[in-house]
Amino acid sequence: MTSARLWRDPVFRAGLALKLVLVVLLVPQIQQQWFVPFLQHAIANPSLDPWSGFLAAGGTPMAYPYGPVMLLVHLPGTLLGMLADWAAGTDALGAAGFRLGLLGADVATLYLLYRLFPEQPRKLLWLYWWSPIALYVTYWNGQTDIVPVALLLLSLLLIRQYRATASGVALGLALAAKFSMVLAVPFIGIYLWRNKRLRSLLRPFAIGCAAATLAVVPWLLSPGFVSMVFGTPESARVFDLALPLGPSLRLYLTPLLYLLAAYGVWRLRRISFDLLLAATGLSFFLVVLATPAPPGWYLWLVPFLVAHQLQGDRSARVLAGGFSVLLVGLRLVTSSGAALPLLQLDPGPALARAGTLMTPHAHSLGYTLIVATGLVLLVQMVRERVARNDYYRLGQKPVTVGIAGDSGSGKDTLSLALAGMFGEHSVVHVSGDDYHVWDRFAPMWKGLTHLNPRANDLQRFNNDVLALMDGKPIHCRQYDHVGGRFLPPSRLDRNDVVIASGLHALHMPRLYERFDASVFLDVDEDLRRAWKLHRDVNQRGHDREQVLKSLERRAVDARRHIHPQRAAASLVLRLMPVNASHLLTAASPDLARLKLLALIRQGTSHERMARILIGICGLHLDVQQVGETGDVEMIIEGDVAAEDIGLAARQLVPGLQEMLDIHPQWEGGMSGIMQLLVLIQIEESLKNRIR
Ligand SMILES: Nc1ncnc2c1ncn2[C@@H]1O[C@H](COP(=O)(O)OP(=O)(O)O)[C@@H](O)[C@H]1O
Ligand SMILES: O=C(COP(=O)(O)O)[C@H](O)[C@H](O)COP(=O)(O)O
Repeated sequence: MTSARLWRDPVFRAGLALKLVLVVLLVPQIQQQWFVPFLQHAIANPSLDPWSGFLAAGGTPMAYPYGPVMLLVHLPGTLLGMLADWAAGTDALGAAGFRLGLLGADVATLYLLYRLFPEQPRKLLWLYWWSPIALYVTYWNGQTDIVPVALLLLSLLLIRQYRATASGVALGLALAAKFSMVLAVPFIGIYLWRNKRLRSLLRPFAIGCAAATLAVVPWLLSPGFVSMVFGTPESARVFDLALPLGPSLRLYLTPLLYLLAAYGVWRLRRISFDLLLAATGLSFFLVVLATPAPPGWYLWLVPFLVAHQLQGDRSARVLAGGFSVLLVGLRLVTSSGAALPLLQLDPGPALARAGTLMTPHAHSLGYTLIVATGLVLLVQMVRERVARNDYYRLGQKPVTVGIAGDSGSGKDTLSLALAGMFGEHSVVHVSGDDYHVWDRFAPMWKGLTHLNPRANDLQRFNNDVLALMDGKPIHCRQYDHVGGRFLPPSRLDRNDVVIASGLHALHMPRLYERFDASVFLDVDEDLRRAWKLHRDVNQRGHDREQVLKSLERRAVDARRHIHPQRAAASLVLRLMPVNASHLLTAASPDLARLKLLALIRQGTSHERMARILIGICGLHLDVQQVGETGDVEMIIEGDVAAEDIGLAARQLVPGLQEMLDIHPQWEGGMSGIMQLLVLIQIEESLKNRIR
């Protein structure tokens, strides 16, 4: 969806017309007294340190408590206005140019919000473009917080696009505009660190942010800059809410609440982008509500209020509307506003008088009502955006996949394909081979085959997989198929995805009932024998005759102990050669063209999948219901490229995209189809988790 529909919307155009009128008519007092004189002095006396120059010329220290990026944003409009003033012999266009710069930042913020929430452009326009708080703060009160807010939203949009360096630079510029945006830094850092799939982005993000922020360092050496930007009474307000703990000790509650919020987000383990937005918004809410905040700070809340209303129900909009009206209403009579010189109007004194008529008790009551409404919104945001966040509830437990099948049926191959989707960093893999009771050279194998449960420590296998499902680490030894020996035990830590594969992975109900996807590889027997023979001889150093004898010896145990697991699987995958003769003629059995017969237990997404596999992947499908239990059988043939599998995945399981690696390794051919089938099983299971 292009943004053209946004600009063409009459709600946008009406809002733009209104804002252009406000830019022409309204001259906010704080701009008239502080910001514009500072800009004009900086333009008239070009220097790298206009802050010191302004103070040296007797300017007020309150005039411009902002960093160099804010100055850069304000310069063009003000300069053009001043040039127009010079040409026209007037003196109001410089200030109007300053206000036009803010309107530009306002439009940029709207566009960034549209890119973040493209689903409901009309609702976004009403909620943001006509926001009472945004209109009041930027056009009536005249604060310039819209600039750092726009840069912060740009940083968030870029990080969602995995453009880490650019995102870091945007955040650094936001800090260099108004340092208060530092409140968002811990949450973005937690988001990148706690999501293993994003952890690699943390470094480029930090470098980008540091580079942009450090560009401000030269100004930190200027006493004028430091006193104007960091010495304002505004920044000290976060310490106003304090508990006296003695004659010289106070407990600062606002920083305490903020740190607790940051810790709470840290404890979430994995957080989705939506949760990042909610957490950042919550932290701004906490600071603004717990502080006698200047009007400009309320603008920081607007993008998060908009997100909450877009994703929430009517109660969210009613609450946010009430909060906005109360806030603007109180601020109109307690904070400075704008004059209308072109109309010879100045409502300032009348509003100020109305403010003085309000007793401190009434003012406090009004403020308390605003904070109360804000806190109810905060609780609603925590409940709606966090506790009910699907990703949050899924993030508390690993995704678990069980893969069973006879020797050589493709368990390890499928496990690797699944790990390629999620990212090895997010997967812990438990292999049943590591739980053989003896190594290759034990005499016991004369009487037992590996397929016999008694030859495997299945109790330990099940307990270890269940432990990982519960987020606990395990210690297990690895079986080395090249040497036929066990390697020393090693620790396997919890992870976001648990893949348990093995001859007996679906052997015990108390385990297989907990898998999000339980797969049985029911490969065509000739294909499996060809694969096993080729692998055991070429990769495991077995003698061909030995492998053939082993296959015969194992046939009884395969029927008795392996095949019955088919009934426990939610997904039975039967790979078959398209042409059996290929097995004999292909250079390697791994290269034989395959087709796939998939049995999906209680399949509900198979029709959607069939449409996409035919439409996007160009495959040939035959789908039919099996029996009365809703099982579906799908025969899939054809060639499909890995990138088409990725495209199909984005269509089929959009809700899982944040669980996949940022660059998922999709497979081509039937392996890619099996990736999709397992993902659909996982999504079905996760939906049941949160029902
Ligand atoms: N989907 C597949 N396409 C082609 N070859 C495969 C496929 N799955 C497995 N193979 C081949 O079959 C052999 C056995 O696979 P493997 O994953 O080791 O089976 P298992 O782990 O069940 O013993 C390997 O050589 C592998 O290359
Ligand atoms: O049956 C299997 C299981 O492995 P897989 O399912 O991977 O085939 C193997 O033959 C045994 O693990 C012995 O391995 P080795 O022959 O290396 O001693």
